[in-house]
Amino acid sequence: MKQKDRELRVDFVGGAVAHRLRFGGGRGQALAKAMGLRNGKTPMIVDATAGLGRDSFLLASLGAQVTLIERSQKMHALLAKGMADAAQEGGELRDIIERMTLIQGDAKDVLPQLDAQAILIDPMHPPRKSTALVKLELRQVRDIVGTDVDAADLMRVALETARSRVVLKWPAKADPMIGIKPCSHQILGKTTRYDVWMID
Ligand SMILES: C[S@@+](CC[C@H](N)C(=O)[O-])C[C@H]1O[C@@H](n2cnc3c(N)ncnc32)[C@H](O)[C@@H]1O
Repeated sequence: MKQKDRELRVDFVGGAVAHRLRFGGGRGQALAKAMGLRNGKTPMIVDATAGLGRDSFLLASLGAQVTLIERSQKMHALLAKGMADAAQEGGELRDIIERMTLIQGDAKDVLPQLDAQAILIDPMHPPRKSTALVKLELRQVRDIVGTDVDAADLMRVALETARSRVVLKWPAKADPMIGIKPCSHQILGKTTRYDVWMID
């Protein structure tokens, strides 16, 4: 089968996600730090842009309770299936999935009904110039959901509703999001940056 014909699926059992679970950097990795996971501190997290659920799965594997919101029916269905398959495996995988609660809807409407401590936002970014470099999986997700043109509106709702922090996952070299106040601090990775707003 040609690589481009491979169907998009959510797989928490094999592949990259399982590898990261076994060999990932624990609470020292950038996402965990950005979300405020520290020794003795595990905030209730809402992942407002669930997508393939990878970030949520990682956070849940570190002990966090995560509520995932996904507005695309197709992505939501893929994610629900991936979560059910992983739960079937039992053991550690089921424990992780049990910490994840999946909701279908637009996070702009759902967030005000939740009592989120920490909110993660990872919108689809505008396409990069060299599209050949963009991973197949990312292109497949983009074919389903397009670009999240309302990301700034979602950020505004998140900043109004989070109790302790909002984290925006963004390409490392991208400009700050237009119309949003400056963040409190940033955590920089090679290709990804986490802009963190602390709520006081
Ligand atoms: C870049 S992907 C997120 C990837 C995810 N962080 C992961 O680890 O797999 C963005 C996803 O957020 C969803 N999304 C964007 N805006 C949303 C909103 N306002 N409410 C709910 N889902 C949203 C899109 O449909 C898409 O599936």
